Amino acid sequence: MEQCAYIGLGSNIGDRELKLLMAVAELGKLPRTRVTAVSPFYETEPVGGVPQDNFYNAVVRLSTELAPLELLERLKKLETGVFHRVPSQRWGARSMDLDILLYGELVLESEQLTIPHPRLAERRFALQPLSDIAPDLVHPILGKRIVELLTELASPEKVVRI
Ligand SMILES: Nc1nc2c(c(=O)[nH]1)N=C(CO)CN2
Repeated sequence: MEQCAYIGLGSNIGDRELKLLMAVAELGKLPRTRVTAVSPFYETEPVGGVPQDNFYNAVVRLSTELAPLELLERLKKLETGVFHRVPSQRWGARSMDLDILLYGELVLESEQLTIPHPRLAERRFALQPLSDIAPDLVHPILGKRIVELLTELASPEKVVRI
């Protein structure tokens, strides 16, 4: 069955805009998967306390028949195979980060994967692009719309649409 999944994209190494564009193209090549929406791109201040360059962030909506763990494996393969991501510090710089933010209404907590993404509601760099393409989507645990979560967000981190 086709499910609607939202993927968070982030890069702060190299040509960040080109990398986001490439990531959208690669997501569109995944088997049994279509890209059905792409958010605007944002330049965002790094979150997490590690001094590093600003990120570019975006969110892509997929319609996919891949199961959550299959999708996760595919995203990891893209991170390492296409974007040469290397293991790095937690919160540190990365060539490309591809995170499953939401997968239908699914709530999942396993060793490999937690859905919804556990820090989604705290991250302006994810909520802002998500609310551009899915403002009325309801967070399956918090029971609030994405646009409400964004409005309630206290963190001052700067995100600038490019
Ligand atoms: N603005 C921003 N900050 C981050 C990001 C990111 O994608 N955007 N990703 C991180 C590693 O998960 C750590 N900090």
